[in-house]
Amino acid sequence: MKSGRKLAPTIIVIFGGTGDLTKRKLIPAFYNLYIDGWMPEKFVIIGLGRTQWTDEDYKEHLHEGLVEFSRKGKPDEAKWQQFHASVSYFESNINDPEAYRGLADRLDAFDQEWGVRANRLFYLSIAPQFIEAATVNISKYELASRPDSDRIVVEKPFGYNKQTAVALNRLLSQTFQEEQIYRIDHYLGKETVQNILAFRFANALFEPLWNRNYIDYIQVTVAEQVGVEDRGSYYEHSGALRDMIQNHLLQVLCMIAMEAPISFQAEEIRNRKVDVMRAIRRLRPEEVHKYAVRGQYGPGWIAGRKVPGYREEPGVDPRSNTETYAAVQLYIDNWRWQGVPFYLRTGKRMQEKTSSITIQFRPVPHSTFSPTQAGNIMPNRLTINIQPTMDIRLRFTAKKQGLEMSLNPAEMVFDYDTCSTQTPEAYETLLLDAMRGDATLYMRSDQVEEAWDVITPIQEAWESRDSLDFPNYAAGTWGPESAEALIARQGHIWALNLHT
Ligand SMILES: NC(=O)C1=CN([C@@H]2O[C@H](COP(=O)(O)OP(=O)(O)OC[C@H]3O[C@@H](n4cnc5c(N)ncnc54)[C@H](OP(=O)(O)O)[C@@H]3O)[C@@H](O)[C@H]2O)C=CC1
Ligand SMILES: O=C1O[C@H](COP(=O)(O)O)[C@@H](O)[C@H](O)[C@H]1O
Repeated sequence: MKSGRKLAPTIIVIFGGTGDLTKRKLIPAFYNLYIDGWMPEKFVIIGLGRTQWTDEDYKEHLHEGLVEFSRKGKPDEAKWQQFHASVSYFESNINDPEAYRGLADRLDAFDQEWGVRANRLFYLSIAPQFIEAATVNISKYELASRPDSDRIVVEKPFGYNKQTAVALNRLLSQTFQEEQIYRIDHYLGKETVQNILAFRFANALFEPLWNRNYIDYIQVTVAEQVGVEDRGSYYEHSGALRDMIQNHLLQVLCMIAMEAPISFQAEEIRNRKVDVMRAIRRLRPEEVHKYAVRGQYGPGWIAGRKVPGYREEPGVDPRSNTETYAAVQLYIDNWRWQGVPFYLRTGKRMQEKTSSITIQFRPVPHSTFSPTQAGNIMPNRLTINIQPTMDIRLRFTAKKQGLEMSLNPAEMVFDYDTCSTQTPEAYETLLLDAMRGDATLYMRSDQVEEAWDVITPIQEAWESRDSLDFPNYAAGTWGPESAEALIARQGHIWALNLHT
């Protein structure tokens, strides 16, 4: 998040260079950074994989990805030619130590050609079981020996539970110093999520209200219309709680709930966020059923199209009990948030694709207006729409035009579309930050471990009960009825379901 374009020469090594993430997200992000002038003057991208490809095959594969997935669409041919001159393929097996010797030679050759020891960015776009081989060999061949300029980006899932996350942190720390480790959570790179910090800490207006005295409850919804797609075998070992709540939704919660940082330094921001994580009340096993609900989609209709249930998806056990929906009610035990419920929910195959934060303010303490005048007066509400709609809306009450005093809800809207050119993709922001050595939007080891700690009681309670009445919501709906009941107990409703 620092500004300034001059970046040191950089070598980017992508483990998993032939994989889906590289094609769908990483290369489009690097390419868009390149055409927008953000890449270092001297850079190379080396993709690693076992697939038997020449450089030309590899580039053709990446080009297909750009056409399909880049936010800017089909690349300009001349620009693509310039960009791909810096891209090469290195056929290798992660588990083969000899491959790292070859890689070391390649890296050294660039240093010699450029006359400078380039920064090195190792991107682990690989399944978790390969991380150990990659890091051990990076260490053995001293590929990342300069803590101030060599970095590693680690993709999700970061562990399977707290124990495995701790073990992974320990493994990484044997090769890298914490400042070199960039644990990615792509939600933190989203423009609208970053703007939570600007909105809260660059304006004096909301801060005095941002607490238990004025806020009734907070909701974070990440609803997807897509199902599990072709990731059934991954998702079967994950589920919505691990896949989304443990990382993206808890990170968003931290942005909303954190105290004001004294500076915009990475460590300061991360300290304030981890404070929130530590203050989240841990559920006792016997409370889990009261504060957390899960669901799994059955067949249904999305946008006029019939779609199968989760159990019919490829790679999924036909008797699977994996949750595709999770909703939790959390409390933050500190002065600011005591007693304010934070409702987090996420699901696949929901009625709409929408990620949104609702800050519901308390009603006025006394109604000055008669019931006839007040009409449908509603308490103030701030809605931060993350995607696909990107805006911030403040609902307030105004007088209806006319000769009588009669009230109506009104809205003030900040709409990104009216003031931005094209919004960068999360991966563009995050990759640029990693090249700059700015870890503000990446997760620190303690944050990840605390996040696992928050969900551990839920995980354990859910794993100990396997006879479920799944599927319990139809694709194309807002999830199981139990999620409505969860918050109805406090007299609340999910803001988006009724568009209230
Ligand atoms: N795809 C996505 O949208 C997202 C992915 N992620 C995470 O990113 C990581 C990668 O995911 P994704 O790209 O989808 O996975 P893919 O299965 O598409 O790709 C896996 C990559 O790993 C490589 N690989 C596997 N085994 C070896 C080996 N022994 N030696 C060398 N390379 C090997 C494959 O190369 P080859 O076959 O050529 O050997 C391939 O490039 C995962 O951790 C995933 O959870 C996170 C968020 C979203
Ligand atoms: O990390 C993940 O995120 C996606 C949703 O990301 P978005 O940017 O499209 O909101 C989710 O589909 C996937 O299951 C999960 O692994």
